[in-house]
Amino acid sequence: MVSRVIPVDPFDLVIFGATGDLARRKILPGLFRRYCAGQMPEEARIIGAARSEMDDDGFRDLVREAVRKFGGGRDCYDEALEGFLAHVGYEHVDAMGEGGWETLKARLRDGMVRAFYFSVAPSLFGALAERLRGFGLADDDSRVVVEKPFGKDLASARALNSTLAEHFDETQIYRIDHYLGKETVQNLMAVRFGNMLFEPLWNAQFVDHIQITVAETVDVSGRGAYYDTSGAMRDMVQNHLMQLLCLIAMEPPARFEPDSVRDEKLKVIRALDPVDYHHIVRGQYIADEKQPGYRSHVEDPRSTTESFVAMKISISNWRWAGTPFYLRTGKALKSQASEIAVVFKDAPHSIFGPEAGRHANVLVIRLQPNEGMTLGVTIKEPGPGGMRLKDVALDMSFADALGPDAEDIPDAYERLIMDVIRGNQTLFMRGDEVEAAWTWTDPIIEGWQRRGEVPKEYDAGSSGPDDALMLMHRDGRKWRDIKA
Ligand SMILES: NC(=O)C1=CN([C@@H]2O[C@H](COP(=O)(O)OP(=O)(O)OC[C@H]3O[C@@H](n4cnc5c(N)ncnc54)[C@H](OP(=O)(O)O)[C@@H]3O)[C@@H](O)[C@H]2O)C=CC1
Ligand SMILES: O=C1O[C@H](COP(=O)(O)O)[C@@H](O)[C@H](O)[C@H]1O
Repeated sequence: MVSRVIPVDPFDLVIFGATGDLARRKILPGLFRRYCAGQMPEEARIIGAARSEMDDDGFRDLVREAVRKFGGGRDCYDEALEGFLAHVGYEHVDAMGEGGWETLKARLRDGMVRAFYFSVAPSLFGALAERLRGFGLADDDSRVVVEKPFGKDLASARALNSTLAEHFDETQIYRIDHYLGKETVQNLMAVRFGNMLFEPLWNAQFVDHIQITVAETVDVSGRGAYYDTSGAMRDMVQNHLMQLLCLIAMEPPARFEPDSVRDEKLKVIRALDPVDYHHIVRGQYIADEKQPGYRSHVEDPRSTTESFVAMKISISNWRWAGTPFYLRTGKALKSQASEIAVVFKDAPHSIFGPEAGRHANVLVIRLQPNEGMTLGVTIKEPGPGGMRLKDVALDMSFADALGPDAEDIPDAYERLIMDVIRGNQTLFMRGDEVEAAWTWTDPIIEGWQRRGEVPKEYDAGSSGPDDALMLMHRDGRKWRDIKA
């Protein structure tokens, strides 16, 4: 098999917050896997930075442990780990102080791609940007990678954008939404724009409605302090679900290039209608016999933060006017399922008569788990009993269809970090996109606060509040089942 790994240029990557949870669980093991895949050049260097005092060897111990715990545990790991660690160093730096910056600068080399990953609390992003410029670590070619959440509303996102813009050009800023780095999410674009089959039908004339589901079994334990200030709307809808919606709804970009793609996504967000509050269901999980409820995972025993949202959305443009999009996401649900279902309209007339039955075609793109696609097709029920119709599935699992090609696919973080080094912003959010998403989200959250809305209860381990079922039921439609 021809290697699909495209080597990147030599780089210095500084990870601020390198001792934290995200760095240990995702960033460092991800970089190690890229090393194993042969994508990391010999001259590449990764420099961890945080306030904790430790030397290079101390940090290498931390990285070793993180990779062993979160790296996937394949055979190559132990052999390659020491080789990888030779690329790794550490500098003790305080984002808010003056110490450590000159020594960190002295480690950086000329003639390399220079990238700075802000894997710290968002309150430190501005201070980091300022010091990177002030101490002369960053130049006009350097890149900064900014983690989510990007603001908590429009005002804070604008403030953050303008702080970053004081020090960096938009072409240097990489705002992470890790959903865009997922292979199956990129596949949405391949399916839509790589096939003649779907695009002519991809509009309100032929599509009855679209369902976007990101259901999680995990609850918020261990993350309650953060989550309770956020809720499902800010944590998932404003970013990940919005990005999925954009990729499904956007016009074909002229090219698979950063601004072509991001311009089209922005147009979708700007065409979203304000959401009628009757078209949104907020939920919060309560204890069942196996799991505690939301309020025992957060500090506030009377918290009204939502751990579930379902909503009906309309897009006011030529392509989608009249076709609703139903979105839902939640924690502590009965199963993990991220998928997009495009439900086509019924054929306009049945030549077989009413007794034959009718079935709408449904295209389901499964993002995780069991990544793949299913197309529901209508055929004749077998046997001599006349012309009765039956719905069957053309089912494809990407793993089966791609065989060995599906192995070693980089995870979202691996892919996105390598894109930063390559200088490719296609899968990163632009500042105006993020602000447009908040412009649409803010009135929804403000409405909940103004009305003092209390979320509907749902049992942990269920498929969400009953009102979410009603949201579709009253339109004569039905959510697809989240399989247990
Ligand atoms: N964890 C996750 O799964 C996800 C996290 N994120 C985002 O990633 C970012 C990091 O999250 P996470 O890793 O969970 O956070 P943690 O609290 O686990 O880690 C924070 C890191 O920042 C460092 N730090 C804190 N203060 C300073 C400072 N003044 N100067 C330099 N370094 C500092 C800490 O090290 P020290 O105390 O030694 O300085 C530590 O390395 C956040 O923006 C979060 O929202 C986004 C998606 C998922
Ligand atoms: O950003 C976030 O994403 C995760 C879900 O990511 P996935 O890759 O596991 O689908 C979510 O659990 C978390 O609350 C949110 O902050």
